[in-house]
Amino acid sequence: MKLLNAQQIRELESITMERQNITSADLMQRTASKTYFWIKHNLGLKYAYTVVVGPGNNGGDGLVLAQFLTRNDYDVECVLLEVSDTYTPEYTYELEKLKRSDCKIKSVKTEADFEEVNLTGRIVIDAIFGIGLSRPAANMVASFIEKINTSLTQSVIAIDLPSGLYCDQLNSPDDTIVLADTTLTFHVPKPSFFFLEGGNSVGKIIVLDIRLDYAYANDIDSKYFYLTTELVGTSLKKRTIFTHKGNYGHANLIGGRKGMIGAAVLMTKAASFSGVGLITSTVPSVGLEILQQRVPVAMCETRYGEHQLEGEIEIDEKYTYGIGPGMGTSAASVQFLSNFLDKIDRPVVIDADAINCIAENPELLNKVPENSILTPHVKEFRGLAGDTTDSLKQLELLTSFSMKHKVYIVLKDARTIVCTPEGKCLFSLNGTPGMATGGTGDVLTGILTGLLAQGYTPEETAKVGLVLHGVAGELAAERLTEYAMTAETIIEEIGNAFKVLLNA
Ligand SMILES: NC(=O)C1=CN([C@@H]2O[C@H](COP(=O)(O)OP(=O)(O)OC[C@H]3O[C@@H](n4cnc5c(N)ncnc54)[C@H](O)[C@@H]3O)[C@@H](O)[C@H]2O)[C@@H](O)CC1
Ligand SMILES: Nc1ncnc2c1ncn2[C@@H]1O[C@H](COP(=O)(O)OP(=O)(O)O)[C@@H](O)[C@H]1O
Ligand SMILES: [K+]
Repeated sequence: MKLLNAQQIRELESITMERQNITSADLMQRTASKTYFWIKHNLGLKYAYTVVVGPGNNGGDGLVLAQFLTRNDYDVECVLLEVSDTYTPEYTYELEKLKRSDCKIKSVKTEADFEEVNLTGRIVIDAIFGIGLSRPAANMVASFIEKINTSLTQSVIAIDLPSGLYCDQLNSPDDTIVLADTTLTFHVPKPSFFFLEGGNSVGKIIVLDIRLDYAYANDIDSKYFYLTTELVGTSLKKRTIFTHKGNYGHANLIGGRKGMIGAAVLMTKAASFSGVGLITSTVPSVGLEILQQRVPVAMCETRYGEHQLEGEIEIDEKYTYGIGPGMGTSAASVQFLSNFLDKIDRPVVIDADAINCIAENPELLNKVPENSILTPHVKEFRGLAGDTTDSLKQLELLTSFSMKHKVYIVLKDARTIVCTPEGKCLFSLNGTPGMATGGTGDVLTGILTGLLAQGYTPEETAKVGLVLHGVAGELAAERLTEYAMTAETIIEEIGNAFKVLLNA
């Protein structure tokens, strides 16, 4: 699915109205009805609701939603933030309809009116601004947003996007933005959800399909794509009855050093859950017993060094390689990596210390085979490509770096982004802050190498691997909480993550 900016969303809406022969008011009804049914199924009548309405069509959505809630016997009141003298015809029409219903309506013109509004214990529906935010929220609206953020509400649900958050520009740190627990967004996540600047405000994101014109949406010229579990699920390869382990590839995971054998264990174990036919773990000999005991399905190659990997690796055609976690950045490690890169002529997965070695010895970058997959976290990417001042500039650098070096970069972060050698960026929302612990990146390396070995193209590998890893993380958090989950429990959930993709 393409990721769209505000202007593209407006174009898509107007094409939809034209092709489906509906009005803007009809589309608003559809939007509010989708929102209402989500609330009905997920929250229901046991809560009291306050719909806070702004001056544009996002406010219009709120007015129609308040009518749905009122008609269906919800305890609901509507707060009108009067920040404009002019309103769209849809807004005026829907307000008149709401006034004729039983919904309590409170009008807020100045901060003196705030006293009339008590948000304690209520579910606040934020319909103040949507994609039409044109400047930072200020004055009375900013104060009301502060009131929402500091009240003891039951929860805060943002309609389309949290008010104060831009759709496709970066917010400043001092902008006032609604801090939502849930964002019900229409058609597709907004670009700003993926950026650090403001992106913490969205809470859990739910994408509601409002049947905008699919064909037009697919044709919009955008190099930014959103990866859904449905989409990635269709890329999974089927296994054929008369096949054997030799048909599913042989992953060779290279890494680990004394005191860091855990990294090798994690990537090897993760690979063993990826469907790959055979696995070899290449570790210094100090890791032999640990590996054999912890991952008995993997073979172990220990010819290259005792405490750290060193010397010249022998490359075998049968292997698909992943290299880096825990291998260290000593002179011997750099030489080992350099020898490896000299000999290898097909795509490999490169992570962690292998990236750090390249960052410290940039000439190694020229040896990286085309279409390889590099998986730096943000700090490693900075070492590799340089620093930037904000998320948009980082995205530009990511694109130019991937294109220049003809590699796939999986830029690991709270919102991981994959950039292809053609400059296409793939965004995913899967994952959880519970994954912000040691070793979770090693798990991704194992998954990616296992997939690449099975014959997935590098692009399919990056897409499937990224979403599988994120969903496995979400499932581990569901089972154990974001606090108690670990890299190992993510591995345990890879099977269930496959089920999610297969059933999506
Ligand atoms: N027919 C449609 O156009 C549809 C619109 N939809 C909803 O409408 C939203 C977009 O509607 P709009 O384009 O009216 O945009 P908004 O509802 O975001 O509001 C724009 C209005 O707010 C004012 N404004 C912007 N920033 C301000 C600020 N900082 N302080 C005070 N006033 C400010 C603008 O001057 C304009 O009047 C979407 O996010 C979505 O929720 C959906 O219902 C789908 C259908
Ligand atoms: N806040 C977060 N939300 C979602 N995913 C996260 C978050 N923080 C980290 N992750 C994910 O966890 C992994 C961490 O990888 P990395 O930093 O390489 O860890 P390590 O080197 O310890 O294995 C990445 O896949 C990253 O996207
Ligand atoms: K909103």
